[in-house]
Amino acid sequence: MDTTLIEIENVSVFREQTHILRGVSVRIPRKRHTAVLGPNGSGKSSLLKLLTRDFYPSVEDQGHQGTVRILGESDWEVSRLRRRMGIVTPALDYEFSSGRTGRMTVTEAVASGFTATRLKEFGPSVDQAMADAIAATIETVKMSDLSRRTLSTLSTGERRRVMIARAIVHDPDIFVLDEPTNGLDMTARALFLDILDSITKQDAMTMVLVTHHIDEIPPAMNHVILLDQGRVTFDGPKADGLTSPRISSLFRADVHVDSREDGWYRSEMR
Ligand SMILES: Nc1ncnc2c1ncn2[C@@H]1O[C@H](COP(=O)(O)OP(=O)(O)OP(=O)(O)O)[C@@H](O)[C@H]1O
Repeated sequence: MDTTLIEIENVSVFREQTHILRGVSVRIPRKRHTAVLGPNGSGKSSLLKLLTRDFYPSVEDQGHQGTVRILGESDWEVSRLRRRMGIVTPALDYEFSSGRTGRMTVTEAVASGFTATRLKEFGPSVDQAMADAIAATIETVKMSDLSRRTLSTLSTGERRRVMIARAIVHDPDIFVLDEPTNGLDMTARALFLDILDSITKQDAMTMVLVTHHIDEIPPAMNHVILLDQGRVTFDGPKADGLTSPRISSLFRADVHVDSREDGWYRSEMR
């Protein structure tokens, strides 16, 4: 079986005179949980958008166009691809916070993960196996007590956990998260990271996490990609990437990076 999940080859992305990504090449095999780390504006979200097909490789001056291959294919139809993926992004989180989508219950919202749809009337008809998976996933994110509540009545932390459940209920091959702890208080963030940690220990899916917080990279996530001004400056094992000199240079600050005994990392400005 081909284990290559994601192959990005020499891809550049331009938008409105801005060079967002420059000659990016990245290969992520199955089960290699990967953190994408970089300062504001370095191109992290844009890299994820290449995976979700919100962005496509730009054609460069000489006519070169890079390729994005997922599960060996480069010409995915978006809705078919989304069923193989779980996605947690600020845009999705916002969409599920109000309006008609916000009136879905926790259970309905999680069910919509099976079809990657946004509204319950376009959601799946739920058989017993799906109902069991929905209940188990809601339990995983510790939302069972609130499963009948509508999304618009949840706190940001609670809704973010529902978004995780929606993203993983259908056992996707790839689980991508963009800055998932934004807006969470200390307690909500700790619970959220605990849940992410337990998901990285499951074998089925491969997680790609975009963050600018070193201390949010779960212990089982052993690989990092560092992005700086649209270029990959490091792609390799976490222990080699998360060093004080590399992180200081990436964030243009004097940063001390430590790994703790429990496998989490910590960073501190000196
Ligand atoms: N649709 C777009 N049109 C024009 N410029 C864009 C677009 N999307 C992103 N950019 C620019 O590309 C650069 C990288 O943006 P991106 O959101 O990928 O960075 P990021 O590393 O995720 O940043 P942050 O950590 O602040 O979320 C930024 O300068 C941004 O303004």
